[in-house]
Amino acid sequence: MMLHVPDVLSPDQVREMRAALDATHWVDGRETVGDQGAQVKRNRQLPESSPVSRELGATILAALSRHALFFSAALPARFVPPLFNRYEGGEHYGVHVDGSVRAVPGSSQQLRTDLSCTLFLSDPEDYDGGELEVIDTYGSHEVKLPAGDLILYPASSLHRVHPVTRGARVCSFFWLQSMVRSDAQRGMLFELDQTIQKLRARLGECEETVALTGHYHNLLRLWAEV
Ligand SMILES: O=C(O)CCC(=O)C(=O)O
Ligand SMILES: [Fe+2]
Repeated sequence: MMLHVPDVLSPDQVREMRAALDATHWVDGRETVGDQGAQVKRNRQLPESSPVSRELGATILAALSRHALFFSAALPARFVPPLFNRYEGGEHYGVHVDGSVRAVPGSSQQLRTDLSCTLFLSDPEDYDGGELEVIDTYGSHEVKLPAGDLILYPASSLHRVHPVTRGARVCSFFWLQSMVRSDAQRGMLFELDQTIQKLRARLGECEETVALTGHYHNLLRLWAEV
């Protein structure tokens, strides 16, 4: 499932992040990727250990922990700390697949990458190109969102970032392990949860919404790994 998650960051938060990011030191993005990715990757990133990266990453994870739509869709168990990338002057990232297991820096932990996230920190008017193209069984989807919005997509998909031919595309990107490993099961839980919320808004809490909420939690209990 691919999902557009709006308003993860406020315009003020985006402005503050951009000021910090535009003033800091960037490195070649090939430093943080395996052999397959390195062959097709042309961009810049903040070093994983950079204090700016850690501080802004923590702000992003705090914002996501309060975002009900994101929680409902991702059912996150653990995150890789957010990273930051920048593409300009024709930079791009060719078709690749993200690694399935990633170390969590500064710990002995590893996590399974179930979902990938890109959080846009540049507005679409500020650059040309730079679409994130995600290729799945239904074809390919090109994504370019307002600053502050996030796209959630299965980490198993092939994807690429088109060349940026004007301006700069600045984003945060990261991976998470979900409590529910299967994309199909997670997608069904998301639809059920969203439908229960619509019913509750229309009817108020009633016997049926309570019964369906119980059904949702019993499925989550069956499928969640915590
Ligand atoms: O910048 C993006 O939207 C995605 C970046 C990406 O695919 C990666 O770094 O693996
Ligand atoms: Fe990727």
